[in-house]
Amino acid sequence: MTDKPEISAIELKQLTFNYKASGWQLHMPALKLAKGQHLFIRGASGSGKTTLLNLLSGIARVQTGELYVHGLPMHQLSGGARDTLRAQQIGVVFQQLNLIPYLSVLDNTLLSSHFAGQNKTDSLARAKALLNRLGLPAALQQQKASALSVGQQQRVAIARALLPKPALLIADEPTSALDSENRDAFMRVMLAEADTNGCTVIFVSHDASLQQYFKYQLQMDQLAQGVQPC
Ligand SMILES: Nc1ncnc2c1ncn2[C@@H]1O[C@H](COP(=O)(O)OP(=O)(O)OP(=O)(O)O)[C@@H](O)[C@H]1O
Repeated sequence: MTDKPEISAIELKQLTFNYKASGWQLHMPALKLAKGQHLFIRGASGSGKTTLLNLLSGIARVQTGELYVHGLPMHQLSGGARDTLRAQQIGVVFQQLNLIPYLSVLDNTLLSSHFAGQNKTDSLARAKALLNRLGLPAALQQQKASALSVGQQQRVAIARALLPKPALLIADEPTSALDSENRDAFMRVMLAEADTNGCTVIFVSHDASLQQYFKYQLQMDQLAQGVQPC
């Protein structure tokens, strides 16, 4: 009996995306990432990091080429199907943190497990514990998101992304407002949670000092040449 080949977490082929308004184009010939790998992507401002993450998370639609996330053809899915896939399997932290300002820290965190259709009692206990580990104790968990510093909001955003135990975590400059102590705690909690749950991580930043946390590292210009994480 032959084993079935393992499905990659991410596989893309000749991916392109063109902004009509500016004419800027992303072209990525190939990228293959195994399940559970943690990849750090570095690139200058304007090199296309956010555009790539928007494609990988299904927020933007692939224009030409192929993109598979856990074997699912993102390039063929409707916007609604990509939204469902994101809610159920992909945790995202973008530069605009998209917290709901009038909801508490805890309720903001719980939104992701609600949209993933998960059990509320389990999610509540896990959310409290995750927030604690990220340095947001019980008293802060009851505060409205609008009352938090940007660094505190970044930690809520990663707790929200991790809570449903996504298969894939996508993070765009998620530590930009953190001091070094909170940044280290953030990286440790994020990567430990990802390892526990077998979650693949794609983490984008200008900050070269964060590379030390990742076994796999690539620059945007290497990705544009088809260099593979290995
Ligand atoms: N909505 C848009 N319309 C037209 N051009 C855009 C749009 N968004 C981004 N671009 C262009 O696409 C290129 C890549 O942008 P992108 O935001 O992906 O870069 P980035 O590497 O994430 O930058 P930063 O590190 O500054 O966030 C830039 O040159 C930018 O001008």
